[in-house]
Amino acid sequence: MAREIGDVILKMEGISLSFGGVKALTNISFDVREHEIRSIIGPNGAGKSSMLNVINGVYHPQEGQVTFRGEVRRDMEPHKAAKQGIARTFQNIALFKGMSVIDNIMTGRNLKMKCNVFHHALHWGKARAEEIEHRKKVEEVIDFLEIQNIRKTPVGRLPYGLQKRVELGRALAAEPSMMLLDEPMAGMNVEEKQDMCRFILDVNDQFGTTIVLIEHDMGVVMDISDRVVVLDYGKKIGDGEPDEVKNNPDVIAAYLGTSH
Ligand SMILES: Nc1ncnc2c1ncn2[C@@H]1O[C@H](COP(=O)(O)OP(=O)(O)OP(=O)(O)O)[C@@H](O)[C@H]1O
Repeated sequence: MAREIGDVILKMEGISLSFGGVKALTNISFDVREHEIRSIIGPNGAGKSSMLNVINGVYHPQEGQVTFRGEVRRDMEPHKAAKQGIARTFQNIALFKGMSVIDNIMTGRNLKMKCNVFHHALHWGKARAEEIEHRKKVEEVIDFLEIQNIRKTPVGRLPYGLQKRVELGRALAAEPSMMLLDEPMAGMNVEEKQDMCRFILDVNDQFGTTIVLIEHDMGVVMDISDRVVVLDYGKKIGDGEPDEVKNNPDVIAAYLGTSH
């Protein structure tokens, strides 16, 4: 399928966020188009994770406006963002370590489950049909991520790279229209990084999922992103296509002397 970048679906305007005296974000504006891979980069403490947390309603900025699919979002909370089709992975893996891969990925279906325990008691057939449908979707995700051989393994026993892949699976199970990925390749070796890159590109290409990505590995970012926004000390210092950003003197200066 030829992936076609669509209209702007997420607009961040004049976002400022402080924690007491610490200004995490200062007057930041950027947008995200449907189906694109949009990366947020910047040195440590630049405000990248804070920005993802504003997008999915974990943090509420003191100033600025967030518009998603044409609607200004007020009082956003993470569960509301999830209901609107925004899924998220975390910098530190947030999985149930004692649970199997398949059960962890199943938790990604929670929002889609209509039948609760009372439904189960009263409408056994309906609940059963729903369960089968959820299981089917989870199996599709497992096939897609090529993790059939570890489906029953407790997540805590898996190597780090695979745990990250399972976390991506849990986000995918929610069938999101937008995924926020916080350093999905951190701590991975070269081969694991290549795999993760391929999966991100495939998700984007095959499901049309819009991806907002935080990543420290410059090579990866420049390779897979359609557009990149650069933060430094909570301020935006660059925004554009990879080539444009790479040649931006402010970006070069911010990265000189840093390891990423
Ligand atoms: N919950 C919080 N309470 C207080 N300060 C915070 C909080 N979250 C972030 N900050 C501060 O906001 C600034 C930006 O942090 P943030 O984690 O967003 O940066 P980052 O670019 O994601 O960094 P890294 O690359 O190290 O993950 C930092 O100075 C950080 O200490």
